[in-house]
Amino acid sequence: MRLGIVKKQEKRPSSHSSFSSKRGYIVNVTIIGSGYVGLTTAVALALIGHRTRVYDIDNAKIEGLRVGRAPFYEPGLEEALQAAQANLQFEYEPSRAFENADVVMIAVGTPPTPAGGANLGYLYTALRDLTEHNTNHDVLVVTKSTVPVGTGSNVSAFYEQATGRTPLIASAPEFLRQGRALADTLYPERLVFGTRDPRALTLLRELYEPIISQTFEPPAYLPQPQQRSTVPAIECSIESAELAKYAANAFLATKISFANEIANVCDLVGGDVQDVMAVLGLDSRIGAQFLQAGLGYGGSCFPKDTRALAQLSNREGYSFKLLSATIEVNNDQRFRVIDKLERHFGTLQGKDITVLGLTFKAGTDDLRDAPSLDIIAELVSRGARVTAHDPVALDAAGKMLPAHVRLCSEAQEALKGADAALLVTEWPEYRALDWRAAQRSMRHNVIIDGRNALDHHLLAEIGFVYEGVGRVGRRALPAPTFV
Ligand SMILES: NC(=O)c1ccc[n+]([C@@H]2O[C@H](COP(=O)([O-])OP(=O)(O)OC[C@H]3O[C@@H](n4cnc5c(N)ncnc54)[C@H](O)[C@@H]3O)[C@@H](O)[C@H]2O)c1
Ligand SMILES: O=c1ccn([C@@H]2O[C@H](COP(=O)(O)OP(=O)(O)O[C@H]3O[C@H](CO)[C@@H](O)[C@H](O)[C@H]3O)[C@@H](O)[C@H]2O)c(=O)[nH]1
Repeated sequence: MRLGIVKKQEKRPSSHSSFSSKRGYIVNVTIIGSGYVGLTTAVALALIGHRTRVYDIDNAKIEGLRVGRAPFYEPGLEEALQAAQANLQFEYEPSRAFENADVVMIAVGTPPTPAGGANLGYLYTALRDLTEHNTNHDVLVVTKSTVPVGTGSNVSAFYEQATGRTPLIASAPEFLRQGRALADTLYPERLVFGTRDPRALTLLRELYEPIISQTFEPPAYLPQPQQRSTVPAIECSIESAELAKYAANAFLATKISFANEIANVCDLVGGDVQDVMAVLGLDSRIGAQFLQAGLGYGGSCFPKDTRALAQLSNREGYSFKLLSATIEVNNDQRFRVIDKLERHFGTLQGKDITVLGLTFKAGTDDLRDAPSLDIIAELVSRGARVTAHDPVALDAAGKMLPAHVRLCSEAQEALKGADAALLVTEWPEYRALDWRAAQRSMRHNVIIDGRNALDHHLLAEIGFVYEGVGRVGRRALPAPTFV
């Protein structure tokens, strides 16, 4: 099967008369929310042949999407929008959003509340739109947003109260990473179908069939799949699916905080955390991913979801100690690079510091919970003059950073006259930078590599004073005593 040109059997009848369907039907899907998850899911489903409509309350986003403009930076997305356009529609009128839909997927944001829980306000507004405007036929309602355990049954109760009918409900949490969103959606490691209703399971299996069987041609503009085998789809209760999403993010966050704690020990006793983690990573029981030490995790998911799981556990009277420690380590980690910087100069008062990278990781323009924002605020509060560079997020950052932070569109230019460079995001172009030229133009030659992403041998050879995170340990142990 070729993506975008999918031969299918006859179109599924859009009446809700039966949820039993045959393989190969085209499903009519409406996705609520055109953010990372909503839009990526929509494009992927359209690429594999389903008729997909994206509904968002943000008119400007929808108008942009209608002319092929992606609302955020994501590799391959514009090409995919183009390739899938015959199967894609964009809508901001709720009265038209759910026409003929067999499946409605909710992919709106669930941002943190001040107490750390998940704000479900967008989700219930979306449900209200669905129940008010979709009065003549029932649909399968699938929650893709990350939501606390119990939300599925509340969604069911809400729907029943609003329509007088018992809905079909499922939870299908999303595991995509920004920067690899489409590839993760088309070649996932697993799918989760949280529902015990056989009709809902049939429809979900039908919807995801090409992905489960991997029977389509990988688009050339995306990273190619490592290997293509059948994708396991785990069928479980709605509650298990909801909890699995939080558990996965909490576990990955814990791996990162563990690596950061080992790095902090390396800084004290000697040792290179990259080598230590390489040893751990080759143990298949541990696995090599998410052991990259640095200045900790940010983004719209790990910080919010770890707090939400901790809050959920606390609410039920259980103190999730391991998760609390993961969060505490992460909160401290981003400031450790500033302490390192300060140790080089005694004080940061009046020092010119160039921050390289602002997004929460490379490959995205997202600044949500980006460590750079806290780091720059702290540098400023310690009296430093800050210049910042980022290859994709300068405009957005300009609206979020203190006015006196100088933004520079060229990394080399940003380093001119700096006392020190602080690498915050591991954009590949920083490793490839002409560091000899940078060294000539900087006032002092200190580099703090917050992501262990630079070639420290080369930098030392050029004459930089380089410090990573747990990378070049200081021996701080007391002298041995021999008895
Ligand atoms: N961003 C990720 O990488 C990622 C990955 C997996 C899961 N998630 C989860 O998926 C959910 C969505 O995250 P996101 O990053 O895609 O969100 P986002 O904030 O990027 O986008 C949400 C979109 O929903 C729209 N919206 C809000 N209320 C609406 C309504 N009532 N009707 C229609 N549209 C509405 C907004 O205008 C916005 O365009 C969250 O629960 C998040 O935790 C995110
Ligand atoms: O070894 C590592 C790996 C990641 N990070 C940091 O962790 C954060 C999150 O990175 P990543 O997981 O790649 O980004 P997200 O796009 O936020 O994806 C996470 O959050 C999504 C939203 O829930 C999930 O769907 C994904 O599976 C999960 O990986 C970033 O700040 C990274 O710099 C590290 O510090 N060390």
